[in-house]
Amino acid sequence: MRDGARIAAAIEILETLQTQHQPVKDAVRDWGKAHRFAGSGDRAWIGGLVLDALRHQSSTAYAMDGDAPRTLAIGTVGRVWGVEADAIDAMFAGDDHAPEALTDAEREGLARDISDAPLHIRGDVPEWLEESLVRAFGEAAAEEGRKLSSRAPVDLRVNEAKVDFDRAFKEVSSKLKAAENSPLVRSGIRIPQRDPRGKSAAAESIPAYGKGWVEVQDIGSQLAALASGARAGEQILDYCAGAGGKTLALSALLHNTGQVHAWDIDWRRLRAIWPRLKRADVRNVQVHDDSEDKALGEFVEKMDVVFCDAPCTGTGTWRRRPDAKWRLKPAALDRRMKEQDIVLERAHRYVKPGGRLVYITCSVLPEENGDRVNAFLDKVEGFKPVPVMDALIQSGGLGDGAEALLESCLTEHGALQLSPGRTDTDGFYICVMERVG
Ligand SMILES: C[S@@+](CC[C@H](N)C(=O)[O-])C[C@H]1O[C@@H](n2cnc3c(N)ncnc32)[C@H](O)[C@@H]1O
Repeated sequence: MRDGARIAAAIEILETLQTQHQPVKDAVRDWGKAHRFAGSGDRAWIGGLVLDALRHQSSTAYAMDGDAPRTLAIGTVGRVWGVEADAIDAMFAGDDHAPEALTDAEREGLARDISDAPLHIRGDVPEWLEESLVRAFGEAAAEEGRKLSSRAPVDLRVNEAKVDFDRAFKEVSSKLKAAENSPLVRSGIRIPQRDPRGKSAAAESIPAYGKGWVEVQDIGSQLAALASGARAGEQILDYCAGAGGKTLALSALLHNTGQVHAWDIDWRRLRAIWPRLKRADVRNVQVHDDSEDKALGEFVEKMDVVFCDAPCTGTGTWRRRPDAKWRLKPAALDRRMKEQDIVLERAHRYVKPGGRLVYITCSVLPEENGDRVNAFLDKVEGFKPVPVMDALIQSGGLGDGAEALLESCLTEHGALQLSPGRTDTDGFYICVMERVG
């Protein structure tokens, strides 16, 4: 396909998304199925444009004075991808499948300066969340919004229970040439964000992944596991285990000693954990797919670590799920906050005296983070926040550049708020509390 026809395809998919409220990945996949002539390179290009158009929807619509699918697609190619207006018209010329030539209004929109636009427009964030982002990031709020609107890299965690880092890195970089060491965690490999107009293999297709040497896991998520301070021989409860991403990381920290107990209120989510445990060759995880009292009753005050990767709005992962950014509504934030309170109120009971309660979200909203920790500390006695940095340093798993980078993430109670702007990771919040009573 020529580029003009690819832009026309992206416009078609954006039209579908505006009328059918479908997840963006499904809409791109369905378009591909209905247009078999499009190759994998075409689909990556088209899907990349659709995702970038959603990431920058608000600023593009403001500059272009409209949010019609054509306006958004053209605005993204010009303003985000940096293609000049004449070059866009050249893509359209002489191709029956391409959109019509640019109008004068579109050319003006492509050149418009929006540096004096309101913060939520410049930062491409929902207007109702502007205040929360300012609370979280102060003067850097618009910049963090822009970073949350950029493409995300792919991060890998080397499964050091199975292979040493250097061997895994050599094999990964032989297939994914751009692979680099993470400055934040020793076991992390980064594949920098890729331009959808270029070609590159998916991390899941390389042999090292099939052999269980590496897992796809954001560096922020790897830091959260390290912050648990998990040590060989310990008993850990992963209370919101979901599909088991953090369970695997915690298990690797124990080097197949001790025990990670994986539980989730929604046992269907736990199903995805089984093939992952097998691939990673993990022998110290017990999956508990029963009601809480039956599954966890015997663990009250017995756990060295209770890890709560709480349900959240996922605002910290907007780079990967730009459609979720615009779908999020205040009622959903309220629901998540209530769930977070419930998780902390129930999960803390399993921590043994001297043990640690770790509270994690992949959100950048203070309402889901420090506010929930404060609500918990006000209600439940016997827990004292401890500096996350101490646990991370003691873990021995930090990369050479980590301490300097993480300094900017420090927030109330020695917790950390990571973000694309601060650490070039997803926006994880990590708080550790010790049971002192
Ligand atoms: C952020 S996800 C967990 C992701 C997972 N830890 C991973 O790394 O793949 C949050 C999980 O919390 C679970 N959850 C929601 N409410 C809960 C509750 N009251 N108790 C326990 N788990 C809960 C959800 O079912 C969901 O799987």
